[in-house]
Amino acid sequence: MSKLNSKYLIVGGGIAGVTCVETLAILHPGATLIIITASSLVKNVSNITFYAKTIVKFDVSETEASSLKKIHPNLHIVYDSLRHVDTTHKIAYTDGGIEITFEAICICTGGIPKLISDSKKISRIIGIRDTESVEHFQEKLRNGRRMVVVGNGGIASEIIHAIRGIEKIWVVRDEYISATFVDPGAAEFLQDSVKNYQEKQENTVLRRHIFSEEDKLVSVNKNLKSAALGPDWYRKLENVISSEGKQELEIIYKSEVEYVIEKENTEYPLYVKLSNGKAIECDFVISATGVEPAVNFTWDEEPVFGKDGGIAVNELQQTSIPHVFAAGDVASASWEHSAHWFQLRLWTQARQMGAMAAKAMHAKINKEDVLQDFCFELFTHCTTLFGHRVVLLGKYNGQGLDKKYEILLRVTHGHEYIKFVLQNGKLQGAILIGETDLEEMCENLILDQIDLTPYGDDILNPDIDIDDYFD
Ligand SMILES: Cc1cc2nc3c(=O)[nH]c(=O)nc-3n(C[C@H](O)[C@H](O)[C@H](O)COP(=O)(O)OP(=O)(O)OC[C@H]3O[C@@H](n4cnc5c(N)ncnc54)[C@H](O)[C@@H]3O)c2cc1C
Ligand SMILES: NC(=O)C1=CN([C@@H]2O[C@H](COP(=O)(O)OP(=O)(O)OC[C@H]3O[C@@H](n4cnc5c(N)ncnc54)[C@H](OP(=O)(O)O)[C@@H]3O)[C@@H](O)[C@H]2O)C=CC1
Repeated sequence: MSKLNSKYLIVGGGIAGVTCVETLAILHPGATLIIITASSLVKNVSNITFYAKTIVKFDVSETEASSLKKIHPNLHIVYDSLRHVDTTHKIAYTDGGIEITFEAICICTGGIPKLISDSKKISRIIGIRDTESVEHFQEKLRNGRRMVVVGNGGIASEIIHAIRGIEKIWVVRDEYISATFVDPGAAEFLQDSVKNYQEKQENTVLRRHIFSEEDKLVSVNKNLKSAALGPDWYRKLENVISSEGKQELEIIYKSEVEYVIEKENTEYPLYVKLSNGKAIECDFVISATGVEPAVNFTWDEEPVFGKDGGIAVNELQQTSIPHVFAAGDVASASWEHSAHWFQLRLWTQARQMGAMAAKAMHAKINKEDVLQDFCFELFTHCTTLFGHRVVLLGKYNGQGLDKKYEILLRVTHGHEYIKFVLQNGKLQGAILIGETDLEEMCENLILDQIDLTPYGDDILNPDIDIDDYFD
């Protein structure tokens, strides 16, 4: 068994782990730092654009783990998987038989798809997380004629938007689409784009090749997967879809999958029974039903876990064991959140948590004080849904406001959808779809809790330059 010593040990090469390494490289360049990564490729953030102080957009790509050495000469990369953590003696053990001592450890092992119940016995029920799972999806798409997509969040929305040439039946338990991110009004706005997009794209064949992982060594340990996919992951699927297939999309609202069974000697191999009594036959099912934290190793002493199964962390990303930290999808944000922040398992938050963990680990080892980063004051998410830029701020769907709020809307069909969520005349959240240019103003209005009552509906009057009010 080989032995290594480190001051800081990071586990996982996703955005959280890599950001933690990068931040420690700046804070403590002389310290010995080890990253355990199950994949030879790690995630990398680039082209960071600030729409406002806390509203950040960036690209996510993959890079060789060895390139991290450029930023941290004392970084040692262990291509292996964490098997066991002895928190008492501060030793981590890997599957490959390496023993690593540490002074502080940060667990960044990400998440795994949380699939509908029959997935364990039916291989035609697929979850999407990494390159391997997309390849599985690709293979099913090649010969598939009809697929059922279950779930109403990010992945389902992206698949419905991007995939053509196959019959799509989208089963959602809400009354409207993309409910994780938007409200019924915005869903209607986006749904118009689904129709327009399908019409526009009918004969388009896209040939962009985004991924490089398939060409290279991916998982060092074949039982482990690589990090969660990057943006535009679905474009990889476009190469395999015939443009001659059927284009139909049927959305079944307020329904869930009751069970799925495999059938022989029938036109379609799967029979899907829904809670509304309806049954669908199809070739395969995509279960885009969320993620669960990946705690795939053992401990001598378990830390406290959050309700969602993640490792509970305080505002410094510290677990209930003081020298053990956690960040990204594996962590459960268990501190008292500020009024306009909540946890959603997203890149932005993986990055923010990874950086926060690094600062707190460094402060702990150097016996310094550290405060939580300002970014946890406001929930922000920039993404693209059905071809539109979407910016979500604060309590954008009135989350936790107990239905005691007002909504102010400005909609220009096909162009922009702006929703303000106001409570006692103050802005609590916003959905900005399209090129609205309102990000910075909304950020300020939410953070400063300015009373907007005197401005009435003018706050969203397109003929008035609202910024003038606040100069
Ligand atoms: C298809 C898809 C599309 C997405 N699109 C978006 C989007 O548009 N915008 C957005 O904000 N978010 C998106 N997300 C969510 C985002 O990808 C995740 O929130 C984020 O990547 C989490 O980062 P992470 O570092 O915590 O975990 P991961 O990226 O999952 O990385 C975890 C790493 O830990 C490694 N690991 C696991 N166990 C071990 C072990 N025992 N030992 C060693 N290494 C281990 C894994 O191999 C992996 O490399 C998407 C997710 C998916 C699946
Ligand atoms: N553009 C973006 O920002 C994207 C972000 N992502 C992120 O990647 C991760 C994985 O994405 P995804 O899988 O779409 O997860 P999400 O958490 O975004 O969405 C999961 C959806 O599945 C629903 N659901 C959960 N269980 C069931 C069930 N048994 N039957 C029917 N519906 C169910 C949820 O409903 P309910 O809410 O009612 O529980 C929710 O609508 C998430 O963290 C997501 O935020 C992924 C793709 C794109």
